[in-house]
Amino acid sequence: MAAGTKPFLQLDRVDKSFENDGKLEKVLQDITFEMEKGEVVSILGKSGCGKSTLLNLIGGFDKPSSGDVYFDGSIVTSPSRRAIMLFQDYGLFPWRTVKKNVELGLEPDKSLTPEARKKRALDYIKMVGLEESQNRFPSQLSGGMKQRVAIARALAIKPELILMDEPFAALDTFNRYYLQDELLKLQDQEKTNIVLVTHDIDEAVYLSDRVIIMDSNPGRIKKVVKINLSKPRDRSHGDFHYYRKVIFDSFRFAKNENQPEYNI
Ligand SMILES: Nc1ncnc2c1ncn2[C@@H]1O[C@H](COP(=O)(O)OP(=O)(O)OP(=O)(O)O)[C@@H](O)[C@H]1O
Repeated sequence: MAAGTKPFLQLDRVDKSFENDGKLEKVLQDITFEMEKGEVVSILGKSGCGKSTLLNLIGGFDKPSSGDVYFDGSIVTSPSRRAIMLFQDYGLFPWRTVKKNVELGLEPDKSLTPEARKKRALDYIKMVGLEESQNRFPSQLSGGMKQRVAIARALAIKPELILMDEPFAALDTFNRYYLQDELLKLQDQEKTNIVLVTHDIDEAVYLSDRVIIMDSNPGRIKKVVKINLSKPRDRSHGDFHYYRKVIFDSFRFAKNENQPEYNI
């Protein structure tokens, strides 16, 4: 980074504690990292290590107990349309159709005419392959389809930073691979920053410039792995497997040990 340039995103010695059953539980400890403009970073770690809490702090949905989060040089104190969170539970309105759910995210943007809003929404609905379902309500969609609507709604806003909490978890392998590629294309076009929480090591290596591996109790950064491979990446290439192994090894479940299930 050039001298004097502020990082796009910066976490400076962030701690977070919650009170549970009358006791203060430290969930995140001394989280410090920076992101440059246009980077994709994945966060990997065991269940409960504080990944979603970390996303909430970055998105301004919660405040650190100590330390600060800076977005584009300013301390984050509340959510902003420049940094959009893609929630695990999709966050769709049941009384709105697919089309209207995607348009909803664009309504606060007064620079868009109603026609431009409709067109932008439809472009992203097409991108996630739901053109034929645009007039359906969420209750008429599968889990994977709902997830695609949520992805379309977030991307249509064209935010500078997208925070994703396991965005592809409910999708079958082919839809997941397809949407991962679409996401990378858009990310490259718009130079959008992405922070992605995932349990899927393959996904982290495929999408990320860096992978942050977390330890638990309290959640803290154990290791940061820089993925030095050009995109789009080849999942079958030896270099890809090398990075998978580096990450596997850091979780200490390399082959011959009890290997938990993971997605490939
Ligand atoms: N609002 C809250 N109040 C109290 N405790 C909380 C709150 N939010 C999270 N926690 C606790 O913080 C810890 C980390 O939770 P978090 O959801 O961030 O983990 P995670 O790594 O995202 O887990 P998973 O992979 O299972 O989604 C858990 O012990 C959880 O119970």
